[in-house]
Amino acid sequence: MKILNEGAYSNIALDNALSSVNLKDDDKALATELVYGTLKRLVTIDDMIGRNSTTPMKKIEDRVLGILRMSVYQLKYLDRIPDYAIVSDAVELAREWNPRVSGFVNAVLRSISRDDTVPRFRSKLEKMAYEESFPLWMVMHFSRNYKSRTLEILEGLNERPAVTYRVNTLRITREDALTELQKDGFSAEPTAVSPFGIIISGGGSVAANRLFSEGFLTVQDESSMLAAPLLEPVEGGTYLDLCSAPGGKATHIAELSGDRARVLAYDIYEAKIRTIMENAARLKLKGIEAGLHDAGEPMPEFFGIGSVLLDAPCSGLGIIRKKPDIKHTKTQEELDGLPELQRRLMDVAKLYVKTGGSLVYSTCTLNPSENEDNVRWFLENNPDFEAKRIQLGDHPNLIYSEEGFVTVLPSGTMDGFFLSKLVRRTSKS
Ligand SMILES: C[S@@+](CC[C@H](N)C(=O)[O-])C[C@H]1O[C@@H](n2cnc3c(N)ncnc32)[C@H](O)[C@@H]1O
Repeated sequence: MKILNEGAYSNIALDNALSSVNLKDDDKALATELVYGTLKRLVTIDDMIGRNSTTPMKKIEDRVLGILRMSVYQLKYLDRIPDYAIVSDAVELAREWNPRVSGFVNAVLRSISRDDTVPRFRSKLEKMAYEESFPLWMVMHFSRNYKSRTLEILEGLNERPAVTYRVNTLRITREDALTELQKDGFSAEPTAVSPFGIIISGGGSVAANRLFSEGFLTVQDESSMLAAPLLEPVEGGTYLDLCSAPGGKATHIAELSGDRARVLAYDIYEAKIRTIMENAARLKLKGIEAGLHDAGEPMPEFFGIGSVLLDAPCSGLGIIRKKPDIKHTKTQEELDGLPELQRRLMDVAKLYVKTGGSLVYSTCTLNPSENEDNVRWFLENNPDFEAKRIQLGDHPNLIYSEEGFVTVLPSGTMDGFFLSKLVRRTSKS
């Protein structure tokens, strides 16, 4: 309820709720599955409730609706608990809340458990929205912009994300990290596109493993591991990461420079600065200077000083696998408002780039207005910058634009992501 009605972030609301009760690990895992699964399939679930309830959805009390939604998720998408037990638990929960609604909950859930009908669809996109459980406007957005790859995107965003770690190559090679993890009983394999990633698919808690606690590994999505190498960090260089919390890419820049570069890592939220410092400390990196700063405000003392990563605030449509609430909290209007902010940040970011230096612009969204259109606008208005072709090899998730920008489609180990590299020309180029 907090996530859908009060705009709380799913991961934070769930962590808070789970830490306030005493549950066994298995029960915590089930609670997590129920919350994320229900958020992921909510469009379809609500359609089913709407068709099987005599009370209009808008008139169902929030708490009762919450019980119905989670129960329908279990009835239609999980097979570990028999239907009668799901219905009886829901009725009991509803009765504890308000005895007068238990009959209603019973009737709706029994009707849904018997109901295998699907609604009539007026278009292919409506069918996709129902089957993949996305708001119709979002399916139309993907279809308009990514054409024949729409279904692949929707399916990718519904996948359970793999758990990936970046190897701190200052401390250990990927091969040695893999060998050690396998020795410790983990199922671990290398990521396909990034040369720094490891996928761990089983074997217990990595957080409790020496490799993690001693700073050999960082939790990071494989797509995010592709940004820092584009800056080609070197010893003695200066790099600004303007939107850097929690520091995933800033720490990568430091590692790639052999921790011999100056990495200025800023964010607009005070509390997040601490997270950057904690991550840098765990990885034993000394070159990171984290600070509070609004990327929209120029810092003249750093003009022309080095290279810049602008991992911009964005609509986040690429990370729906990890934050399914984005399906329900974002609106087309919100997407439309973001390019203005992102362009303002790009206009400031360019000021720090030295001749021959780079501006890497990235987002974790699938929206050309926040991605390619922004970068094309920037190039048109800044003839002293040129696009540098990004080459990450062939992989079905990667789409290269004519200019060499990269869109990563979501699936498996990769969030939906966008990467571009802009270089400030030298006078000869
Ligand atoms: C996509 S996240 C960055 C992730 C980070 N680069 C990493 O790899 O760990 C975007 C960040 O931008 C920050 N942010 C949003 N608006 C900002 C602004 N005007 N100035 C600086 N940071 C901002 C947010 O707090 C958020 O931490």
